[in-house]
Amino acid sequence: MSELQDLTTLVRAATPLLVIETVDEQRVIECFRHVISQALRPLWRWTLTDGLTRLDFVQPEAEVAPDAGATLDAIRTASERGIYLLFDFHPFLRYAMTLRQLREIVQRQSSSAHTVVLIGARIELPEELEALSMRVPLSLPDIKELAAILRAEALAWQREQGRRVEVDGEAARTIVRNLLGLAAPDARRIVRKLIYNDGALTANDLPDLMQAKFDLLNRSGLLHYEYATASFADIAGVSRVREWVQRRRGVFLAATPDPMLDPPKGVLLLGVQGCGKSLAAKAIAGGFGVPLVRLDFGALYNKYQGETEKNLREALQSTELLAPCVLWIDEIEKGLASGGEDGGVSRRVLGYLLTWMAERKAKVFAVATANAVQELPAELLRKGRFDEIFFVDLPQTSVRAEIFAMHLRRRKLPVEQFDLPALAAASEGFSGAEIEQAIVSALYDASSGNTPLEQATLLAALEQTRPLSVLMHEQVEALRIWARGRCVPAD
Ligand SMILES: Nc1ncnc2c1ncn2[C@@H]1O[C@H](COP(=O)(O)OP(=O)(O)OP(=O)(O)O)[C@@H](O)[C@H]1O
Repeated sequence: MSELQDLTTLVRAATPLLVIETVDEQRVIECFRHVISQALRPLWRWTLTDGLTRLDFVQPEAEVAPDAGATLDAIRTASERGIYLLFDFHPFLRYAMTLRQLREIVQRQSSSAHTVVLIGARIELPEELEALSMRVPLSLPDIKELAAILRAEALAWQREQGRRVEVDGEAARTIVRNLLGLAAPDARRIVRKLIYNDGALTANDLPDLMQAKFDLLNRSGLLHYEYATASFADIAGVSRVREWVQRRRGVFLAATPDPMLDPPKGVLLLGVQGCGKSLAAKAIAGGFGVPLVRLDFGALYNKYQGETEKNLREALQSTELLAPCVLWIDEIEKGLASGGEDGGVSRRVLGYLLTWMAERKAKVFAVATANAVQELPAELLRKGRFDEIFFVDLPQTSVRAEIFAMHLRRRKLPVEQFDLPALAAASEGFSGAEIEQAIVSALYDASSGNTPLEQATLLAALEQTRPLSVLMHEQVEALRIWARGRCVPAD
C-alpha cells in the first residue's frame, strides 16, 4: 500500500510533525504498527484518558499522566527517537505554553528527532505550527474492506438476534458502493443502523444510507440534499431540457464509459424569474434518477469569512463522494460577481469552479441557474464550459394552460370545470410562479366568500396582478434579446 510506504519514508526521514485528519483511530494505529516493523522505533500513544502508553510492547501502567504539558516534557527529554501518536491533542495547542513546548520538540531544540503525529477528525493548527507540519491523508476503506464491514455487521446481528439478516444481493452491493468515501467507523455505524431498522438490507435502505452519508460529509454546512426530488412531470414547458436529459441518462449512469461519447458534465439554466429554473434543476436530478445536492453559494461567502475557497473545495469534494448526483448551484451570478471588491476571492472561486468542472471524474452533473446574465463572468459562458446553456423564457399560451392545469390538479380542484384556454389568454406575460400565486390568491378570495373556486374569481385575480414582465419590462426584454441565438430555448 503506497500510503504505508509514504508514512514509513516520512518517519525514516525524521519528519517532526505529521497531522492526520480521521475518525478511524484504529486504522492509524494499524498503519503505524506496520511502519515500525520497517523503521524500528518505539511507538507511543497519548489519549486524554490513558496518558502516554507504549504500543509496541505490553505495558499495563501508563507511564505519564494525561496532562498535556507533562506529556510534551516526557517526549522532549526521551533519549530514544520515538513515534508519538497524540489523539485529540490539538485543543491543548491554544495554550501558549503547550504550543511553545510542541514547537521546541518539532524544531528539535534539545530533543531527539522524534516524529509527533496529531490525530483528530478535524485539526486546525495555529499558523506557526502549521508551517512546520505535514498533513498526511489517510486512505479510506475500499470496496473489499467495506464489504467485509457489511458481512461482519450482518454476522454480529445474527449472533445477537439468532436469525439471519435478510440480504438482497444487488442492494447490498449498491450499499457497499455508496459507503465509499467514508471512514470505517462511520461505515460500520451506518450499516449497523440499516440492519437494526428492520433486520434486512434492501433497496429500501438506500435513502437512509444516502442521507446519513450526506450528514457526515456536509461538514461545511453549505450543501443541502434531496434524495427523491421533482420530476419532469411536475414542470410544464421545458421539453427540450427533458429530451436532452433522457438522451444522456444512459451515458451518465453507465458503469463503463462509452469511449465515443463524452459523459454529460452540466448545463446552465438562464431565465426570467419565476419561470421554473429551480424546478427544472430538481427535475434534471429526477430525470437522471439521482439525488440532488444544492450548493448554497450565498452562504459560502457569508458564513465563513476568509475561508471561502477552502469551503468550496471541501463542498465539491463531498459532492463527488455522493456521486452519482446532480449538483445544483443556485443563482450562480451572486457567488461570482463582485466587481473585484472582495480582494479577488470571487475570481479565485470562479477559477476553482471552472477547473473542477473541467477535471472532475466523478459522476456529478452540474446545474447552474441564473437570472442576470450581465453579472455572469464571460469565462463561464464560453463554449465548452457547460454542455448547453438553456434559456427558460416566459411560458407560451399552451404552456400557461398546462401550468394552470398542473396547479389546479395539485390542489385537488376539478380542472375540467375551468376554461384553460381563456385562463391562458388572460395570463399573457405571466411567469409560472405568478400563475401559481394568482391561483393561491383566488382561493383565498373564494374561501372568504365561502364559495368554491370559479373561473371568474381566477380571472379577477389575474386582472389584479401586474406581472414582472410588465413591471420590469426593460430588464426582461434585454435578457430575452441576449438569449436569442446564444442559448437553446428550454421548450
Ligand atoms: N413551468 C412551470 N411549470 C410548473 N410550475 C411552475 C413553472 N414555473 C414556475 N412554476 C411554479 O412557480 C414556483 C417557483 O418557480 P421556480 O422557483 O422554479 O422559478 P425560478 O425560475 O427558479 O425563479 P427564481 O429565479 O425567482 O428563483 C415553482 O415551485 C412552481 O410551483
